[in-house]
Amino acid sequence: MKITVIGSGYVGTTTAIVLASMHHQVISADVDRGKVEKLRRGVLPFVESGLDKLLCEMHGSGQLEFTSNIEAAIRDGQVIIITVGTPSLPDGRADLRYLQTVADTIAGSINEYKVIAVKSTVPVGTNRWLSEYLAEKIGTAELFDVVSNPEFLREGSALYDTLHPERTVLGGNSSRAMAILQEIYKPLDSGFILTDWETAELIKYASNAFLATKISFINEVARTADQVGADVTTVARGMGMDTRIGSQFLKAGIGYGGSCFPKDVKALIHTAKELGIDPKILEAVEAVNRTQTEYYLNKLTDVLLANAKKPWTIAVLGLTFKPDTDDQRESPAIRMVEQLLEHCIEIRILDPTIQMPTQTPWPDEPKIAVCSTIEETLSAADAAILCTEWEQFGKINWKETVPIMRHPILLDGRNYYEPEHMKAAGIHYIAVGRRS
Ligand SMILES: NC(=O)C1=CN([C@@H]2O[C@H](COP(=O)(O)OP(=O)(O)OC[C@H]3O[C@@H](n4cnc5c(N)ncnc54)[C@H](O)[C@@H]3O)[C@@H](O)[C@H]2O)C=CC1
Ligand SMILES: O=C(O)[C@H]1O[C@H](OP(=O)(O)OP(=O)(O)OC[C@H]2O[C@@H](n3ccc(=O)[nH]c3=O)[C@H](O)[C@@H]2O)[C@H](O)[C@@H](O)[C@@H]1O
Repeated sequence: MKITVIGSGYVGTTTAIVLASMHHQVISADVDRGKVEKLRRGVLPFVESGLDKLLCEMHGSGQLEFTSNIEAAIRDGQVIIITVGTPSLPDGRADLRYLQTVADTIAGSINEYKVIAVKSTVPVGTNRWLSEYLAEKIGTAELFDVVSNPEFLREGSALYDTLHPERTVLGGNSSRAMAILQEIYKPLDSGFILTDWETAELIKYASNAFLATKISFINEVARTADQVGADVTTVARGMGMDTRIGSQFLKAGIGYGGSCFPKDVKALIHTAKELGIDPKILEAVEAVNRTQTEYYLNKLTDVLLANAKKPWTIAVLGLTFKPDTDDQRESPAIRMVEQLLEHCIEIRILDPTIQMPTQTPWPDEPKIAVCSTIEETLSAADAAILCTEWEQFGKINWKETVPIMRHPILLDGRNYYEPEHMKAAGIHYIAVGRRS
């Protein structure tokens, strides 16, 4: 099958590489020429373990092509998979401008029947709109079928998730198009949910919103645990052993980030409100997440005010929104740094994906320093904050850091360490919902 994937970001590149490895003829098309050039050289434009190796294997196989000629790519593909971004607008709505551009390009280039699969996360009603819009612009609905095909991969395990999906959702009104997509995805051996556009779109938003709800729920429990001296990690374990609850997404911390949970919760709130529904739960999920960073930062500043003279030097361990990715979008670590800047003389950042200030949101901020070793980062620091649980931070010998730091204070924003080990190491340890 000849497949064109529009958008070579996290989702598009992963999809294109995996489909090529399944012996399809794949064109990955993106307007960003820099990205296309990198991919042509066999270099991933982002960090994603395992995918880089598969890209190299596919490179030169003749199965996978990268281009910035979107029109030609559309004409060549029998199946067009759209994976362009759908970021938040200031009012929380999903910004559909990239999808609109792709729709116009398809309308201007279509030459024969195509299945158009929308993998981008789009609000309820968008696939129906796309189908009607294309029919009007092209002058016929015979040349295409639109299928909602939401994506559920996680960054950091994108390849594994794509090869082992827990479900494949296809929503639409054409059994012909759905059958073509089912045939393509059949080797992945997941259960299929075949449904209409609106249900497929809502499955995606409801899934992300539910996972975000679990996180905000446990984060609110963590605040209670703090007050009563309970241990939220044991509470989560005790809850998670009940299979009706499940143990995943119950890790308390400084809040969820990333390019999806924050924007998708906001977009679903917006959709509900437009429909006259009061999205009480979703608004609470957002509010807990918004205040979680500040809540634990306040705990740290209370300890700092009692122990260290301002302005402080703070070490920030991890800037990405989670480990094993270089994605900083909506990272709670960034919110932490923004809130700390006015109180600090220096903020030192250590993250395995960052080598220079231009890779941070503060390329010209003299107070921001990018470090390359743990010693350099912690030297004479008034406190450290662990924002991202990168594996190498698990190997830090905290006992050895005590004489290096000006004040051996650590806010563990991911409950990555054991309180008793930290106490034994001589660290003033602040965790999320754990006695310390
Ligand atoms: N990142 C993730 O883990 C997941 C993302 N999603 C959803 O998938 C969509 C894409 O997300 P990402 O891959 O993270 O986005 P991204 O921002 O990494 O990539 C989007 C790509 O689309 C390209 N693009 C924009 N307009 C274009 C056009 N007219 N023609 C061709 N290319 C164009 C951009 O240059 C960019 O490279 C979003 O709707 C997101 O919510 C869904 C599941 C997982
Ligand atoms: O739509 C999307 O883009 C994707 O969003 C998430 O994937 P992702 O954002 O890559 O990462 P997650 O592993 O879900 O983590 C999101 C955030 O929640 C935080 N988190 C996660 C789990 C947890 O227990 N506690 C917690 O604070 C993480 O630190 C991170 O900041 C979903 O897990 C994917 O299924 C979905 O496809």
